[in-house]
Amino acid sequence: MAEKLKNSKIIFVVGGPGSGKGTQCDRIVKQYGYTHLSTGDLLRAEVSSGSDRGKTLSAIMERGELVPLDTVLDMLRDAMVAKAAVSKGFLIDGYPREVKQGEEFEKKIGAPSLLLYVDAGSDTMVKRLVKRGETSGRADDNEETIKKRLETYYKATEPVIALYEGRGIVRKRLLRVVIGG
Ligand SMILES: Nc1nc2c(ncn2[C@@H]2O[C@H](COP(=O)(O)OP(=O)(O)OP(=O)(O)O)[C@@H](O)[C@H]2O)c(=O)[nH]1
Ligand SMILES: O=c1ccn([C@@H]2O[C@H](COP(=O)(O)OP(=O)(O)O)[C@@H](O)[C@H]2O)c(=O)[nH]1
Ligand SMILES: [Mg+2]
Repeated sequence: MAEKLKNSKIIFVVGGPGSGKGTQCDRIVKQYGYTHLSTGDLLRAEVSSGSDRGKTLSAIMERGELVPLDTVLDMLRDAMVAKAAVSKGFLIDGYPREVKQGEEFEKKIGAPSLLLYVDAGSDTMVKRLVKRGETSGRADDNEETIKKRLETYYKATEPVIALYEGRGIVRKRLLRVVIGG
């Protein structure tokens, strides 16, 4: 199955909760026409389907923890295969969340050519998410879960950036255009 993805260009987009990953991806899609896949959105679609698997996922997400990496990898691979024939490249938003996830992805799918690091301070991220929570309807946009998501990010996800920095493929996307807290 991953055969179809052999020649795909892959860009990982990593950053804390509310750092602006989705916003930056939308801009890149407009400019370069890449295929945007948000792992958080894929998981939320499974939750909305009302499946048993979705129920288990939603409990983990509401605690701000990470779901089992195989679950995300399977969903991501299916979504990528479905677009492989028409895609100019994949922007994978919110992935990998932990070093092991990146390693598994590379074994099963392929290596990224770039990791886009979207950076924002924790106070800014919290403020944005609390504000977004007024209208997003996301069960995890509340202060308690936001705190846990930040903890998970600093503990599990930040080491991912160091790993790919060692390979020289990290680019930092500064928030130049939409300015402010
Ligand atoms: N002021 C300001 N707000 C921004 C910027 N980028 C994103 N936001 C806002 O911050 C909030 C979070 O942005 P998203 O793009 O959803 O962030 P994300 O990293 O995808 O967040 P998660 O889905 O929680 O991972 C949204 O309400 C955006 O409108 C920015 O550069 N400046
Ligand atoms: O590879 C992934 C991607 C997402 N999540 C879960 O999905 C939630 C929402 O992810 P998203 O990227 O939408 O938002 P963020 O946590 O970056 O604010 C996270 O808190 C995790 O519980 C996960 O476990 N593994
Ligand atoms: Mg997002």
